[in-house]
Amino acid sequence: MTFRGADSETGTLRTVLVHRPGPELARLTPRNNDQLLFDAIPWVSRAQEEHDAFTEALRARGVEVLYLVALLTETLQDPAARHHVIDETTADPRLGLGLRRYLREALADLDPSALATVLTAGLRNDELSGTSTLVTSLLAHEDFLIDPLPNLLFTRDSSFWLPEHVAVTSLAMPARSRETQLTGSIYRFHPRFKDSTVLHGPHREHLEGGDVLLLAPDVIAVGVGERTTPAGCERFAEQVLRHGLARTVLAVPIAQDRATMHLDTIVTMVDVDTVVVYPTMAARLRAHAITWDGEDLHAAPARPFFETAAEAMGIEELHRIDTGLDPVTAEREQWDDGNNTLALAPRVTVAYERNEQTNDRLRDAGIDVVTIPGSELGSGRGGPRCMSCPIDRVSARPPGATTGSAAPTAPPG
Ligand SMILES: NC(=[NH2+])NCCC[C@H](N)C(=O)O
Repeated sequence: MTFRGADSETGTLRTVLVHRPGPELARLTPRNNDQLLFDAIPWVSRAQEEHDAFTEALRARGVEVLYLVALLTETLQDPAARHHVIDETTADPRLGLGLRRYLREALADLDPSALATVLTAGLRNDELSGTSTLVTSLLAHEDFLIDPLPNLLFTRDSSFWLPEHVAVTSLAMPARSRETQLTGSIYRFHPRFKDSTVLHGPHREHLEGGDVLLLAPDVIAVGVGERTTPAGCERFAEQVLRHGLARTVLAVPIAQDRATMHLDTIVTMVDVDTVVVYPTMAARLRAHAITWDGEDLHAAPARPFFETAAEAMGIEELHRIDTGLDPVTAEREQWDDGNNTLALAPRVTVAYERNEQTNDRLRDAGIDVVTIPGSELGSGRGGPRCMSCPIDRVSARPPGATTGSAAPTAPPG
């Protein structure tokens, strides 16, 4: 079975992939949290409660919620998948030969659920029993032999869907690079996904789902900054334009900063023609429109983002609702993912409850805001959009959009 995927940010959401935070969050300490990309040490059980409130809100609106660990455990029932994942996990050069040999066998003996736990929560040196190698004796007790993946919570980044295609990404930060071993294996081996057409891939130029906004069925914006490189954007643009999955890709340079690590920390869509955006950045956002002539990519010089986007989408105006009321509130609420909303349908969106001013503004503009708690979840710097990977959305196009000239397409390359 193949999934419909998504051709917009706001079409009615039918199926979503999430990750309920688990033991991997309990690995965070004040000494490793920076490297593991968390700004605080989350209270794990409260983070789980908050996540359950999030998924309840989704289910209450008819969304099918798929859990990454459940899919991974099912995937690991297939011996070929187990072999593949164990091979990739133990390829880490830090392990050395002896430990690698030992771990390959020890992991192969675990049942699918225990293996999924090690793959997500990692393995500390002092948790290893049954062997001692030169490497294990030289490493500190608390060193990880298999790194934990606390950022799996942000399922948006390690894979994302386009119409009938899924992109497995290539994550820029070392703390996250192993995530795509898991998502890649799910899409490759899980019976529900194994016929999916996969784009990009973990060993390619850096590209993260948080940077990719499906502005309209044939227009995709890609943030280029801390996580997605110019080269990642180029390969992705070529793939989607060639496959006819877009007519225009907009490359949008963003500051290489933690506060703006992905495009979706600055701007997300709440309706087919409306975004919520961080005003401090909005005026400065620019975009290069990239098109394909059947042989080559063409990138136009940078122009103001809002104008370029509206033109590519074939609408008069891309409407904007600003974060916060004043610059200080806007900066606080942007930091707390006030811009990082997940649309469940046009004009219905999920947001963290703490961003009161931004949520009021959205409501004033007629958006139905479904609020969820996020005090613990937010310590990883990600909101409802980052925590969701839409797998199936009803198609949605802005009213009155003109579709412009069709792009020439070529077979997958
Ligand atoms: N799409 C997003 N904005 N994702 C947020 C990811 C947050 C995560 N701690 C990281 O630094 O990678």
